[in-house]
This record gives sequence, structure tokens and C-alpha cells, in this order.
Amino acid sequence: MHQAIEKIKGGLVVSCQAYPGEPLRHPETMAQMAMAAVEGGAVGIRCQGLSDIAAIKGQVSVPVIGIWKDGEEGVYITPTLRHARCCAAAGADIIAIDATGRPRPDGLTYAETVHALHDEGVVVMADCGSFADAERAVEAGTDIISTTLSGYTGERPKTDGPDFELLGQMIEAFPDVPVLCEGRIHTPDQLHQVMQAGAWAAVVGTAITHPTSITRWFAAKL
Ligand SMILES: CC(=O)N[C@H](C=O)[C@@H](O)[C@H](O)[C@H](O)COP(=O)(O)O
Repeated sequence: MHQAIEKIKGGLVVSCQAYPGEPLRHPETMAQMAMAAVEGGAVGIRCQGLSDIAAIKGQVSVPVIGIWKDGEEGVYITPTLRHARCCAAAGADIIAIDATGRPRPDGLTYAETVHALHDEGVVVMADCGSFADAERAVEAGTDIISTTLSGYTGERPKTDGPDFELLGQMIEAFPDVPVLCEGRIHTPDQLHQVMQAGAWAAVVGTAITHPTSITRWFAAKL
């Protein structure tokens, strides 16, 4: 197993992302956010965009899961082989890509994309939106599978918290593949629960690194 995957075992990966037009959308800001997360105990960082990946790799020594979001509809998380290669060139240790069966902009299948990346020594994480996505990802030999897209592709309900059901199904069906839980882990208790369920690691974004959302959660109680 690849070292970067071993290093995140049992731990918390913090996703540091700011969305287009937001005040914190700056590579140096995201690198500072990543450093702060590592100080707090993050064993890995997930981040978006080539500049952020490079800036964060320059500041932290934990494994970095890189993505490149491009577009808003359909496949937008590292949508093509070119996007994935660029994330690797920017320094990401693991590249997460959309693992749905939806058409990809470059016309390649998910499996073709993974095989090409593996030929180049790239470690691939599958952002799944359903159990069928996870099956396809495992079939293609993907290094890590994750619940990232559950609730965002129309195939799974958008649960308030993490998708425990999908996580459980993935862990049970693929005991030899590292399964990450990502998406809507909003409390330390939920993190504890997903790790107890057998997740290899968990990724938390919004609840740690997105102050606008966190402020809204508080403001909604006024
Ligand atoms: C669906 C999608 O595009 N998810 C993105 C993937 O990188 C991010 O917007 C999420 O913040 C990330 O998955 C972490 O999840 P949460 O922020 O819920 O802890």
C-alpha cells in the first residue's frame, strides 16, 4: 500500500477549500488554514486547485489529497485525465476524482482514467455518490474509495450528517480497500461514529474550514 494512504490511517483529514468569489479564496490563505489544521491534529489535507495544492504542499508535510474542481454541472471534481495529471504535477500525493458513471468531458471512462493514472504512478481516490460508483471504482483498481459525492448526484438522499448507510455498505463489501468517509461530518461525535463504523479515515471540510457556513449555523439560531 502507498505510504500516503498508510499515513492517514485512523485519522482526520481536513479539507481546506474556499469557493469562487469568496473572501478566503487565496492559495496563501488556504495554506495558512492547512497549517492551522495540522497544528490541531489533521493527518492529511484535502484541497482544491493547482495553486492551492502547490501552496499547501510548500507548507505542510502531511499527505495532500488534491482535486481540481472545474464546471458546476455533471462531473466537476477533477473531471478529466488532464485535470488529474495537473494535480499530480502540482504536488498532490493522492488525486481524488469523480467516480460516477456520468459522461466525462474528455470521453474517457472512469476505469480508463484510473488505469492511465496508475501507469504514471498516481494514487487515486474515488469520490463516489452511490454504492454502484464504489463497485466500479474497486473494479478499476482504485486505491481509496470515499462517500464524497453521496447526496450530490441524485442517487442517494442528502442526509443531514454523513451517509452512514453508504459508508457501512462500502466497508462491508470491500474490506481490503481503504474507505474514507467524506461529506457532512459536522461534529466531533459524528467523526467518532464514522471511525467506529470502520472508516480508514475521515475528511471534514465545512465544519472546520468554512467560516461563512459555520456563522450561518449560529446565525440561524438567533
Ligand atoms: C460535493 C462536493 O463538491 N464536495 C467537495 C469536495 O471536495 C467539497 O465541497 C466538500 O467541502 C468536501 O467534500 C468536504 O465535505 P464537507 O464540507 O461536507 O465536510
